[in-house]
Amino acid sequence: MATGTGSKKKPSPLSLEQFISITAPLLDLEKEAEISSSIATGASRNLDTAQKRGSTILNLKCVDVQTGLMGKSLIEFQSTKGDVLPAHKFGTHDVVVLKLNKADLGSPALGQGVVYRLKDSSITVAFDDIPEDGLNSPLRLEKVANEVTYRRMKDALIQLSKGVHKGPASDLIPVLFGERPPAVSKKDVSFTPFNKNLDHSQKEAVSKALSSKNVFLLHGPPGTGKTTTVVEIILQEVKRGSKILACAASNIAVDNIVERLVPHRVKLVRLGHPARLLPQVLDSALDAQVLRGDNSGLANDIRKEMKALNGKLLKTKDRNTRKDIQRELRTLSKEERKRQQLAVTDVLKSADVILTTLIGAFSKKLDSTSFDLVIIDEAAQALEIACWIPLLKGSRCVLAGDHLQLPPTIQSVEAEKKGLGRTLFERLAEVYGDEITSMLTVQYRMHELIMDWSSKELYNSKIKAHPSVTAHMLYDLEGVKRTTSTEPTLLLIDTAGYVGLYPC
Ligand SMILES: Nc1ncnc2c1ncn2[C@@H]1O[C@H](COP(=O)(O)OP(=O)(O)OP(=O)(O)O)[C@@H](O)[C@H]1O
Repeated sequence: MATGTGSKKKPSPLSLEQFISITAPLLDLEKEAEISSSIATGASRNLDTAQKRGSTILNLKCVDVQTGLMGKSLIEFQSTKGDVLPAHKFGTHDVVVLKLNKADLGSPALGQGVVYRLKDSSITVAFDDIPEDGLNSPLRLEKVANEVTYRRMKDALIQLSKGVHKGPASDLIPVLFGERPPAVSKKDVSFTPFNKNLDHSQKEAVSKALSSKNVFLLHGPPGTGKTTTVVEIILQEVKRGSKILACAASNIAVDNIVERLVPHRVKLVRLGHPARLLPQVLDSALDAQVLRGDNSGLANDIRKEMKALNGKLLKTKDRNTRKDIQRELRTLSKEERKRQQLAVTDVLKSADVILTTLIGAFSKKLDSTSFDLVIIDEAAQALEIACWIPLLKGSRCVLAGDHLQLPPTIQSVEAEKKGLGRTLFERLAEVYGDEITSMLTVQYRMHELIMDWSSKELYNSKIKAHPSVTAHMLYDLEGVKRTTSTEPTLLLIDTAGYVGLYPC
């Protein structure tokens, strides 16, 4: 077996119709599981129960309001008792609603935002606007089910089921559903690497990616430089003049690519809520670039003009003058919207690489943009239907991942059993194997002994440790002493018969 992907008997490919009919009900199951872990369910119709379940934090007070993250309002909350927050299941990037502490469960929210920062004793939420009232009263935050994600995946499924014969992905879809074989360029593709340190397997993978006409799988076992290789593929494609959509399931993986591209001065733009981006990539965010654009400056001037006119309107009693001002305000408001949209279009048009999460690729802002190449990192940890959101926008794709590591997390046990967690990467690796796949074979992270087990068990002993890590030890790190606990390379602890810390 060459790559851990190629030797099994090839299964018959899944058809588009089968994929749609299997996925639609499983997505519903997954959505139900997500909603039932949030507040609005029978099990937690009581606020104290909701707090115990971790989906609500009661008795909060607002302790700080700041403007940041390109105009968002960052509001910090602490417990009214001033101590650590109760145990909860809130995480950064979660969508939350703010309510008065005593308000009924179904009552309207004062505002909805995204968790920006979490500490033991405080939680900071980014709101689009400062909630108008209630900030001086005791408050609570509720975690809300992220239904948008499911709606977007469902919409992608609908898009896939109709009208796929015309869109940018019309030639890609038949290949990914086994109706047409994958094609590669007949000419050998040679390239001069931007990264002079690429090893032989990374170079081979880049070359194969550049030759692929519709799909390429970059199989990257742990620490073998999958993202390093993805970045090189992007740089080579930009050099060729391609417009690229680069995605991953998680924000952090997308930011990781942005960070590695920035030093190469690639024209790129990162789409996403500023509260979900790493501070070091904020400068590449769409909002930041829009603010710097000429059209945005014009829109700003128009807003100032509108403010002055609104002031005049308040003071004017004469009916005709009021009508004139209102007419002028309508015209200005239209112009302001147009300028804002143009500002966004300018940035997106001039970018060679647009980066966002899989779900973020659903953005209306990308509606009229198609891409020469869609690259998905961490593709073996993403639901197939989530991958289709960006894939529908391009004619070629590169999927990077490792289907031999953990699959995507599925909340619904039933949906998982019925195959929602089966990834596009795994499916294509089984159908096409080596024909479209390259495996990276040098790892840069682990001591050889740690690597050996997984290399033998999963990767047909193909992985080699780079000399820089083959024998590196914990105590080689600065400030780490050589002791009985830092000396062993690999320590196996038998936990059989133990529950928690104690024998059972
Ligand atoms: N050719 C190379 N020469 C030297 N170091 C490299 C090379 N390729 C990758 N590395 C280093 O190996 C580490 C892992 O690289 P990278 O993050 O690209 O791998 P990955 O496969 O995406 O990682 P993960 O296992 O987290 O998915 C990084 O520190 C990177 O700088």
